Amino acid sequence: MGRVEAPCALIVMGVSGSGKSTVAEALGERLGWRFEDGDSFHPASNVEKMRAGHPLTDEDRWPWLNAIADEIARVCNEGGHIIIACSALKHTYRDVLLRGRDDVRFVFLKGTKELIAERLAHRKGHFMPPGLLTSQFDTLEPPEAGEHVITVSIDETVEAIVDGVIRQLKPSGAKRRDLET
Ligand SMILES: Nc1ncnc2c1ncn2[C@@H]1O[C@H](COP(=O)(O)OP(=O)(O)OP(=O)(O)O)[C@@H](O)[C@H]1O
Ligand SMILES: O=C(O)[C@H](O)[C@@H](O)[C@H](O)[C@H](O)CO
Repeated sequence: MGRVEAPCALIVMGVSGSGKSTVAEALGERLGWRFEDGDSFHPASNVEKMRAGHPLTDEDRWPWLNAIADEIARVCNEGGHIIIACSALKHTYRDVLLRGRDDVRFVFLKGTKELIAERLAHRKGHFMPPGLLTSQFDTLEPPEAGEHVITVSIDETVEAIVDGVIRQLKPSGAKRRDLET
């Protein structure tokens, strides 16, 4: 495969409950990159809709995805780094997030519905109802290799997942600016 720019932004993606916020925060600490939760870019109406148990539509998601893309572009254009948790469920959503950049990479948290449902059943104090998990899986279009994605299984400890991402981000011994994909 070709080479791409070393990333200035990582988007940790996957369905609700796959561990995006948890893994992205831990990855941010390890890399020394600022972490942002994509949920904080939702308009209040989107959060209320999800809280009420209704899945978002494409129309609900475009402004949210564009707000996240604005933030990524701002940080990267200033020479900074950011790691952001965002479900990014469809190919078209990922296109909106990327805006054609080759210095942004996705990290896909892959797991079964059973494992994620189990984790959501124990999660406290979050607006997203576990009942929306089926619609999240129905909407998910898993990323393909050509999308410059690092895929990791969530059936591991957070530390092991972070180790796996870092290994794939920086092939051993690589000190160059460009990274193989
Ligand atoms: N690797 C892991 N092992 C065990 N538990 C985990 C792991 N990753 C996340 N969890 C737990 O699973 C639950 C879901 O994780 P988290 O809230 O980070 O998911 P999320 O993808 O950000 O969800 P949402 O999109 O709904 O905000 C949390 O209770 C978290 O502590
Ligand atoms: O695309 C979506 O359906 C939503 O954005 C959700 O994924 C939430 O943001 C998040 O997962 C809940 O915390």
